[in-house]
Amino acid sequence: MPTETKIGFIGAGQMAEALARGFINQNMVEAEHVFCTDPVEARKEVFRSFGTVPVDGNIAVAEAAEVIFIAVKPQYVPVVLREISPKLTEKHLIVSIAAGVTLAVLTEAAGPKAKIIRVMPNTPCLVGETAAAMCLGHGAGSADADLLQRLFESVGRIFRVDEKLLSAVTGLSGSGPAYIFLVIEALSDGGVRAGLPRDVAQALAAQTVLGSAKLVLETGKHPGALKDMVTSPAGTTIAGVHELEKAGIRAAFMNAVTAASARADELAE
Ligand SMILES: NC(=O)C1=CN([C@@H]2O[C@H](COP(=O)(O)OP(=O)(O)OC[C@H]3O[C@@H](n4cnc5c(N)ncnc54)[C@H](OP(=O)(O)O)[C@@H]3O)[C@@H](O)[C@H]2O)C=CC1
Ligand SMILES: O=C(O)[C@@H]1CCC=N1
Repeated sequence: MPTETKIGFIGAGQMAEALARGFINQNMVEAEHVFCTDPVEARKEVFRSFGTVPVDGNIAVAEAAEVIFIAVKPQYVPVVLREISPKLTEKHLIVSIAAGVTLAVLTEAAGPKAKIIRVMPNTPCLVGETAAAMCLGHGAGSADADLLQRLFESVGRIFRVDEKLLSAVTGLSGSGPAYIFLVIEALSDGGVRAGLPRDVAQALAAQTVLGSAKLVLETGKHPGALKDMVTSPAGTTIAGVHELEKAGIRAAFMNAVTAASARADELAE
């Protein structure tokens, strides 16, 4: 059953759209109970096109909604919160999805009344497969955590973590879809290079990523053991794996997560 809680988005960009569409598609909230604002009129039109209610200005969102997602770029978050702070009451739950913006900064900017939670989602929430993490801040209690748990479990999975781990989450699963899209694009290119039509190559690449992820999650087996099941002695796979290892694929992915996490920490400063 959809929640009666009104949900607002300050910032109607890519991540806000993925969340709003995800919650609505999963029937967690009715579109007419979702409010948003954005300085870019075209973004409001996108939100209007799937039934949500664009309003004029950040304060209007605070007046219309109880759960307010702060979905602007990290550097604008304190400004937005200071602007809506006089309108915030004990009924408001502020959910910041901004990379790197700490609970301390959020609390200082929002003032003492509103409850605060940080979430780091990712864009696959649009198709019900997000990997998200959250940590509770000022005033937020188990009812607020339960509400977010319900919302995010409708669009994937959410983990509770200590705030100090949220930058690592950002570098891994927040940014991670982009890494995997590179992988899918590169695998498709490889398929095309080997003679496949583009559409078939892309579908095979994406389905291979999906199926492999499902095998990890559903068998609980170590990825190394699952890799060993594919690599026949002196076969094709080990020849491919050897090339990836020569190119430093593991270090490249580890470095990507480390660099993105470090960038989240920088945004916090
Ligand atoms: N994209 C992703 O996969 C993820 C993003 N995030 C976080 O989500 C937040 C938004 O990122 P993303 O969706 O990618 O960014 P976008 O640039 O797509 O969206 C941000 C939107 O907020 C608007 N905006 C700027 N200032 C204000 C303001 N004062 N009031 C209302 N709206 C404003 C922007 O307008 P304008 O363009 O004019 O500035 C823009 O349309 C970031 O903090 C990011 O860290 C978290 C997890 C994943
Ligand atoms: O690139 C970014 O900064 C945001 C945060 C995580 C994903 N996108």
